[in-house]
Amino acid sequence: MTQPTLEEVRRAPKVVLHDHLDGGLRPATVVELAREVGHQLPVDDAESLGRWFAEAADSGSLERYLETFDHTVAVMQTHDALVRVAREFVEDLVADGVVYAEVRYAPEQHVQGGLSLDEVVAAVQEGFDAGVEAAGGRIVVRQLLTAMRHQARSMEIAELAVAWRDRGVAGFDIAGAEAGYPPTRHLDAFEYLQRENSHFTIHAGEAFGLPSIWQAIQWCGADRLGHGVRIIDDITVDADGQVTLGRLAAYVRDKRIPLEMCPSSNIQTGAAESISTHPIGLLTELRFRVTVNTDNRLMSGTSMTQEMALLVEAFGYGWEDLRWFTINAMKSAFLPFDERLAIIDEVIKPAYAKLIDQS
Ligand SMILES: O=c1[nH]cnc2c1ncn2[C@H]1C[C@H](O)[C@@H](CO)O1
Ligand SMILES: [Zn+2]
Repeated sequence: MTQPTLEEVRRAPKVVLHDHLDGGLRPATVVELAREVGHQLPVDDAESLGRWFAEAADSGSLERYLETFDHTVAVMQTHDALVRVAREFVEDLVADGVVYAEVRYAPEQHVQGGLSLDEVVAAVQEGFDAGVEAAGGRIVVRQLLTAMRHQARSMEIAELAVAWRDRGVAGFDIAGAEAGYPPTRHLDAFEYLQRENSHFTIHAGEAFGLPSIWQAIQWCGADRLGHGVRIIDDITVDADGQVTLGRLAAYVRDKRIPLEMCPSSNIQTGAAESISTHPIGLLTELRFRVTVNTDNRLMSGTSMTQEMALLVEAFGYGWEDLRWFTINAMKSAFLPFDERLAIIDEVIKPAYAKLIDQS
């Protein structure tokens, strides 16, 4: 049984549930758009800018990591810029072999040029539709609308997500600095979404630990956890390898609560030390509902192919493992059950069966 190579992983169907629109622009596009609107970038050519993002984001702190988004958000303030960024985003996902994607961003951060929240969502949808059409249906893409946890617009954004639920928006999220901004600050928005039978995920357990995860699940009712990596703090492994789950970790595993894990991003923000020591290894062994994601392809200089390949290298994963991550993700998508099943049965399983057969 040979290990999957980078090129083989690129061709395999992949699913991404946690990928930020404003964290996945092409460096060349940032340079062009910045020139158009007169935004000053730290460096002017695309290649150096790509390196600048990766280096600046590699700060060991979520707060400093987030500062790099000033330069992407600044160039995403007009209808045309949002359409372009959204279309290119889909093109890049298709080239990466992604067959289903949930792409998130915070509409409230894109109104500085005078667009309304509704116009922001419409522009992003226009770009996604163009990208999907150009790909000839090789990918399905949905929006997740994020509210910034340090701001106070979550109810408005939750209402926006419900208003757009049948036009390309599959759910809601909160993001931004975690420490000091617990999910319960936005409880009214989460309770509203539950009453509306809507779906949401919460960034939790990344820069802050178990209390954040506990609140996200037990107070707010999150369907999934963005990162959730600190759930490892509720798991003990003793000297003879005996594993004990605390009550919260057991609950997360028993209820099959999906973990949107983003290995490279976690290393940059200091949530994990290295790929080979990343909790994803143990959580996978323990059969938590683990999914693999990119978080921010620009800031981490990564792709779904690369995240998978890094895990193959660090943990010796084979096709069965990559198929498991991919089916886990598809099962956890905020898409109707029949549509999830169709992608699993008609796209993912046949492709991995072939790959497993050939290896
Ligand atoms: O990993 C993250 N944790 C918390 N917030 C994040 C992360 N990645 C991106 N963000 C923020 C910065 C973006 O401007 C915002 C919306 O996509 O979400
Ligand atoms: Zn994120």
